[in-house]
Amino acid sequence: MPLDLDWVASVQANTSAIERRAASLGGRRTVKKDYQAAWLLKAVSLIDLTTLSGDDTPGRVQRLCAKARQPVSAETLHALGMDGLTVGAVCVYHDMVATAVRALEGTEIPVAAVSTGFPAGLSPWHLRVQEIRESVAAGAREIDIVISRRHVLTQNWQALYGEMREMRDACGEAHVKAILATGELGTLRNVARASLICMMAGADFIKTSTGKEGVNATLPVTLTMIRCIRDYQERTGIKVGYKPAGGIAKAKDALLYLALMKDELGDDWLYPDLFRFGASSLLGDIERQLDHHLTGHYSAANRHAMG
Ligand SMILES: O=C[C@H](O)COP(=O)(O)O
Repeated sequence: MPLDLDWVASVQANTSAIERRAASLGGRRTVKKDYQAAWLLKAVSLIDLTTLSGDDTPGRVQRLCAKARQPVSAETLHALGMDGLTVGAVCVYHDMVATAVRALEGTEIPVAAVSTGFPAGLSPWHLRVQEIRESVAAGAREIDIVISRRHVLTQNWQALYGEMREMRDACGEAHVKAILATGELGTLRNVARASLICMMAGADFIKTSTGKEGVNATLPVTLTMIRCIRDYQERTGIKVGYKPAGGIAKAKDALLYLALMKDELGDDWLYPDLFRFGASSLLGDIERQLDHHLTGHYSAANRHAMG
């Protein structure tokens, strides 16, 4: 849709109310026993299994893709009465896209590429756009772009909208997730306004963080962003997805996020087309909890290597 600056100007975020509500969530009762196992399996299906390290190698990415194909052992799945579970996507740097695409051949698991000069997004503009095109050409079906934080910090909404539109166009058929890097945006109101502008410019998902900021996904930021998604749907009829990313490493955190999505946005946001976890180590903790559910014992974390 066109940039609606009146709507942007009217956006508010009541920080103390949001923080109060977020603080009340941690103490909530959570699902137990078989219900918990079922929710954890759902969480697995929503993970963008991620490796974004300077020392990534084709071997690590291939191992990660093997994990993506079979995220939970066949024995565990069988014992829980399930089969055929995969993660939502594999998320890598551009240079690893071709390796990941090859390693996932024969599956429906998409490869997501962090393009546009991730994580700072400060490389020359034409190179950022070109990187998107090259990632798509290499087989990425999802592109995680980073916005220019300076456009938010200087309130240059037209520039933010313009860059998001151009990146959206460069993605073609690929889905685009807009990473806001919320830990660098200063205020929750800025988070809300950046969320809205990215949605107006065609983002399929809004995503909190690169995982490289000092503060990554948090509950106050999540409440702010998913309420923007709700407002956007109410005003336009368009459902935009949400991806919290960075620092989500524990099964209990995943359950909290899922409960929040269900409460605030409803069941549609519990499927991979509208919700993902960006996480490099969450899967290992979920496996340990599932093992515990079945055997009463926790396995060592090193039995659940990711890549
Ligand atoms: O988008 C994904 C994040 O980079 C993953 O962050 P994490 O390593 O803290 O799970």
